[in-house]
Amino acid sequence: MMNGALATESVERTVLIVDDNPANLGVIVDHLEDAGLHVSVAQGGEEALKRAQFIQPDLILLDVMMPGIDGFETCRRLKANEATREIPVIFMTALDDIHDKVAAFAAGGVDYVSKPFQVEELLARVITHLELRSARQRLIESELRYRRLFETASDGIVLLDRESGRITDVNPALSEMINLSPSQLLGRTFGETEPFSNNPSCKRVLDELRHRDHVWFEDWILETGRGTSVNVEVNGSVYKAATTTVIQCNLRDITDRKEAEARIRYMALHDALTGLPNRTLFEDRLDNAIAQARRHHGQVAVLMLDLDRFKNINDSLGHHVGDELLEQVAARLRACLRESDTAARLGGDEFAIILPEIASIEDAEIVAKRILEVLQEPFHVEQHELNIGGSIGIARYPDDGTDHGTLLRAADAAMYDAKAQGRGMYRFFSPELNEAAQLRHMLVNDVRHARQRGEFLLYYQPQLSLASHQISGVEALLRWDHPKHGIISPALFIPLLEELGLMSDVGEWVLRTACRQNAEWQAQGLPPMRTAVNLSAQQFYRGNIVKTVARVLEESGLEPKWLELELTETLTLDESETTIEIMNGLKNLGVGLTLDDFGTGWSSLSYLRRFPLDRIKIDRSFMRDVTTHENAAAVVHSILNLAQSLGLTCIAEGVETAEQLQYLKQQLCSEMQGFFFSHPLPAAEMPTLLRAATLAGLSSAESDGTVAPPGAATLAKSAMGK
Ligand SMILES: Nc1nc2c(ncn2[C@@H]2O[C@H](COP(=O)(O)O[C@H]3[C@@H](O)[C@H](n4cnc5c(=O)[nH]c(N)nc54)O[C@@H]3COP(=O)(O)O)[C@@H](O)[C@H]2O)c(=O)[nH]1
Repeated sequence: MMNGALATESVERTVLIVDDNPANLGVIVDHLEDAGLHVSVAQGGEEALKRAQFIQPDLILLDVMMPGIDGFETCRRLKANEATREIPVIFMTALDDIHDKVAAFAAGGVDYVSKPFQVEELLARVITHLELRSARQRLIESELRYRRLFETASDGIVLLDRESGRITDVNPALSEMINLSPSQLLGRTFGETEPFSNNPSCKRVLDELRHRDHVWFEDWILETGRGTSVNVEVNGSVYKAATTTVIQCNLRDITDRKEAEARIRYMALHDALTGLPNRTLFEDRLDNAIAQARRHHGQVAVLMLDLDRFKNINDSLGHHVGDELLEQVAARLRACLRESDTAARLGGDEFAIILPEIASIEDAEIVAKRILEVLQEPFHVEQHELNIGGSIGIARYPDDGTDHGTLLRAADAAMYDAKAQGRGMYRFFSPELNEAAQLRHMLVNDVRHARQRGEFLLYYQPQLSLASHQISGVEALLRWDHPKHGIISPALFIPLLEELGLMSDVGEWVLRTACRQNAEWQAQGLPPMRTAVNLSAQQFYRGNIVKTVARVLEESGLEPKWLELELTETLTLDESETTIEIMNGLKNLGVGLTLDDFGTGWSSLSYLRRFPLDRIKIDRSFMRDVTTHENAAAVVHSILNLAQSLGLTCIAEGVETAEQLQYLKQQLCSEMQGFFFSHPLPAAEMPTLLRAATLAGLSSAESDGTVAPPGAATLAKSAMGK
């Protein structure tokens, strides 16, 4: 160092020498430059002030005795000026008076050297003060850097003196977080300052930091002073400062993260559409309810609800309507239940309900009835008035199961039983239903592969003209020849195919097979007649049914006039342009359109005028009572009148007795279909019947007064002369 090297600096340092004596200047300049310093000179106080302001030296060597303003005054003015205040000044003085030395410090000097001076001493002092200045500058920079970090940190930071527990500093983020200015916080303890005083965790942090260096808490909730609160993650640490031990608490606002976590948790446990608990949460709540009931020897009821007609609405009006409908159903369910009950959506249109505190079986019955009642009320979605309904299965803990899986399966089996009984019913589980449930489960698995395995076949049921007494057509009816269970009714498996989304595919197979069969019978020389094919809602609305029908007709070579499509009334509940467009497309192909199951629907009759129909089929439920109940007879009469006024023909299905037939003839109904003439028959049996059966058989049955139906087999046999 004495040899002129600055120990810590590689940057060139500038020293301003102020002396009116050029000889002095020369000597000092040489030595300082030899020491690697950059030197600038001024020969008087005024000049020194200007140069110092301009060049900003790192140190000033200032002579005391100068003409004009002396060194003391020069120093005072340097210190008075903001731009030069921090520059260290070393006085060079020939004076050896103690008063002058004191005056030098009083004027703001950091040191002095006495003339004549030792070069080594001068250099040592210069370099020491240059290094001190560097160190001070580094300190200031460091302080600024850390202050800036403190001031701009997004975490709130509060510093406390560990000894007194008093707040010594807070950053703006903390002030902002709790809406208090630093002056409202500094000097106070946590206990004296809301919101810290309201939070027991704050005291815990301080207590723990008495014997640990670091603590972390995630669950602070701080009031913001604006009527809201924030979730805070706290990192507390302790460090020793020069004279005190400091506690630093960094407070991170994790409200958004907590909300996101809560949202994710909510989404994992709730159905996104309806906001109801999902299966996971439902099962958890059911487990709890069971545990509770076990402790108190109580009972729990589980209700499984499936909506009637929902799939048709979804298929015909679109998913947005279906979704809105499900939301409204969920709202009605909530309104029916107590706070302690749980309604959940398990998927599709399947809802489940826990009644955790039932006193008796009647309680469950009351709730089931209430739910069915509220579901009977029409729903309004967009411009549609929708009538659905529900089927409910009820299972009870402990009678029907002691775990959630068994209870759900039992309620499910009971629900299918309710469905099988008709719409809008509830049923309790009984052990016999287990078998049915197992069968259903097996059917669901098997029906997926039934078409590929060639297990589907068509039966045909004749339709007769009541005027000509001739077979006017046949209805193609799907059957499933199950390898183990034999022929299975479509009423059992078509809903499964619809649930699995397979009905369009199977329906197309039905259409193709029926058209080919009809063309083949005609090719065999049998009298031409219509084949009626049922179209499901899925088939009607998914894919392009018009194109499919056109392709099938072309492939089979069947003239369109021999194909009749039966649309169920539940399918055509929608009067939308799409429905009418599809119907017109089908009509333009030249095929006939029949409205099936007429009278069982609920929508307005106005669509009858708008839809391009040829025929309506009176539902068999009316035929059953037509000769015994006046109301049923009145309905059939009205339907026939309505059809006539609209120029539509009518076919009555489900004709089982001669009386029913007689009534239809009196009422001038055009056609009939029913067991009275023939059950549905396999395709192979049809040619014989078609050749032989006419209404001659029927006429004989009527004229001899017998009410026993001759049946297709009898007719066929008599026609064949057997
Ligand atoms: N989308 C499709 N639906 C189809 C298809 N094949 C049948 N179905 C529908 O399944 C339901 C049950 O049909 P099924 O068991 O075949 O019953 C039909 C007849 O057997 C029955 N019927 C006929 N005459 C009588 C009678 O005198 N009494 C009596 N109790 N039942 C009788 O009616 C059913 C025909 O009904 P419909 O179609 O309404 O004319 C049924 O809804 C079928 O529509 C298919 O390929 N696709």
